[in-house]
Amino acid sequence: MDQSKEQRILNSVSYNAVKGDPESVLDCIDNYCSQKEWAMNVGDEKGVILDKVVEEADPTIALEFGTYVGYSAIRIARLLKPNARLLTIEFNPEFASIAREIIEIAGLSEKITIIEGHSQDIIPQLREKYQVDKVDFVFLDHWKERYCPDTILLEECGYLRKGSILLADNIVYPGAPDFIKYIRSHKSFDCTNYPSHLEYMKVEDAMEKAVYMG
Ligand SMILES: O=C(NC/C=C/[C@H]1O[C@@H](n2ccc(=O)cc2)[C@H](O)[C@@H]1O)c1cc([N+](=O)[O-])cc(O)c1O
Ligand SMILES: [Mg+2]
Repeated sequence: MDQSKEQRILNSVSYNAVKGDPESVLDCIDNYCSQKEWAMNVGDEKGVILDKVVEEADPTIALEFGTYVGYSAIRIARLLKPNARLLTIEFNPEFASIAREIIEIAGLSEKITIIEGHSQDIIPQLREKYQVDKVDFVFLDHWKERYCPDTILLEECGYLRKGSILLADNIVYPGAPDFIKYIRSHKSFDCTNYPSHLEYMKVEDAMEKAVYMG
C-alpha cells in the first residue's frame, strides 16, 4: 500500500532536517508543504503569531488540541522554559505515531507529551492522569466544531486561571463561527483577532486570542 502524505512528510524531515534542531524541522515541513504537498500545519506565517502569543504567555503548562504531524507542538515547545511542558491531544493513531517521530527528530520529546484520544474524553482526565492543575496556554487547532465545547469543558473542569491564554487557528478558514460567537460574548474572555493567511496559500485566515479574566 502506498504511503500517506503524513508519512511522506516524515520521510522528508528524516532525510533533510538536522537532528536536534527544531528550526530545521519546521523549515523542512514548511518547504515540503509549500512546494510538494499542502498539509494543514499552522505554517510559517501564522506560526509567527503563535510564537508571539506563546512568548507572551510564557506557559509552564501548555495544552494543544490537534497534534497532526507535530509542527505546532514543535513551534510551541521550542519556546518553553526548562521545566515547562506541552500536552498535545491527537485522535488519529497514525498521525500520533508520525508526530512522535518528528518530535524526536526535533529533540523535543522530553518537553512534549502526546495524548491519544478525543479531546472531550481527555480533558476531564488531565488533573488525575497528567497532574495538571491549571493550563497557562491552550492552542486550538483540531476539529473546528470542537473549539467551543472544549473551551466550555476546560472552564467547567476548572483548568483556566486569571490570565490563561487561548489561541485558536482557522477563525476565517475553515472557520469556527460558534466558537467566535461564544468567546466574544463571554464576559470572562478578552479577545483579540489576528488577521493572516491560510498556511502556504493566498487565502485569508485569522487567529483569535482569548485571555481568561477569571
Ligand atoms: O480541518 C482542519 N483541522 C482539523 C485538525 C484535526 C486534527 O486534530 C485531531 N484531533 C485531535 C483530537 C480530537 O478530539 C479531534 C481531532 C485530528 O486527528 C487531526 O489530526 C484544518 C483545515 C484547514 N483547511 O484549509 O481545510 C486548515 C487548517 O489549518 C486546519 O486546522
Ligand atoms: Mg489549523
